[in-house]
Amino acid sequence: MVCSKLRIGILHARWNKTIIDNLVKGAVEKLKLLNVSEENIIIESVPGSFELPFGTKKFVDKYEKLGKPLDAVIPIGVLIKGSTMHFEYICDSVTHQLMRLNFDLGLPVIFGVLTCLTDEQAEARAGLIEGKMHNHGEDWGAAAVEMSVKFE
Ligand SMILES: O=Nc1c(NC[C@H](O)[C@H](O)[C@H](O)CO)[nH]c(=O)[nH]c1=O
Repeated sequence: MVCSKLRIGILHARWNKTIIDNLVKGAVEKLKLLNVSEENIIIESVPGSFELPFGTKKFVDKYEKLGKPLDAVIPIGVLIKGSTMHFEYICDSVTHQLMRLNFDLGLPVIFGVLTCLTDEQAEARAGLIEGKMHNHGEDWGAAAVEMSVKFE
């Protein structure tokens, strides 16, 4: 399939907005660089990362019903460790459920969740710290395109 015909969904959580916004920006820019049309990049949001698995299923089903099926979806979230075990439980459950959705939905569900111990780790992985790491959103955009067309 030609990349310009691909329809890619991005579903992002709204916690840690500054970091999220840069990750989404990185994913969108990479998708456009790979010739995905801007009108075929569909962006919606959910409250937090815990809502990403169920939100992803509802998101995919919605566009299926609209007759505009997605070719891949990139759930994006930023989880940062606090002083309780809340972080560990959400990271573990969200990761497993997003992995499962690849098989349940039969389309690429890219793992776009940062699970970081500090704000700085997350900022670096969103390309927000000069000279430190790169914007991981770009990697997720590239993975979404590759997995959409691979094995066709
Ligand atoms: O607590 N920290 C975080 C968080 N908590 C909210 C959770 O995902 C969910 O939205 C609520 O529990 C309501 O279900 N959500 C994040 O995306 N990142 C965090 O770092």
